[in-house]
Amino acid sequence: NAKIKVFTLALLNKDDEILLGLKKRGLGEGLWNGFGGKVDPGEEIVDAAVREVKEECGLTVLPTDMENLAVIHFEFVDDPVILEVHVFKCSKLAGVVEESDEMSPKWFPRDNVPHSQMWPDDEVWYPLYLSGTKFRAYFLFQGYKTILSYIIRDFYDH
Ligand SMILES: NNC(=O)c1cnc2ccc(F)cc2c1N
Repeated sequence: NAKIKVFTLALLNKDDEILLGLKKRGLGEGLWNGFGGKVDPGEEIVDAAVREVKEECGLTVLPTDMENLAVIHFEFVDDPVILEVHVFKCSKLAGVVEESDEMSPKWFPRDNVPHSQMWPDDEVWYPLYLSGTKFRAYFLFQGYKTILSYIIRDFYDH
């Protein structure tokens, strides 16, 4: 009896840099993440993405400037909850980056992100993100560090 929980993940770009946040607590603590979180009931996914970016790093993004790049399903062995993560790419940012109690934001060169301190799946799909290729993916995790298997395909193929 699988249950799907919908999350957002926004990767923010400026020139040839990407903004990542060091997670201070909770899921992914100590890892450099994109910005995102749960989608509230009745909330549009893109609006949740905008809200989470503002909450986690202080930047303002317009919903129309959030490019939906991917849908990734994460399953964890022995956990009935499947995470459906909608990945957004955004290059039009407003405001000033602020630290939050969740995240410490930092700009990285887009071709030199700290993969050893990021979720293991990022390394798999990050090249597609950089090339702006829309994709769907599925990852089966054992715990939070080990990928048992994955599928990745172009968003439009089947
Ligand atoms: N930048 N990547 C993320 O923020 C990220 C990547 N993979 C994940 C896999 C499972 C999960 F629960 C969260 C993430 C996640 N936040």
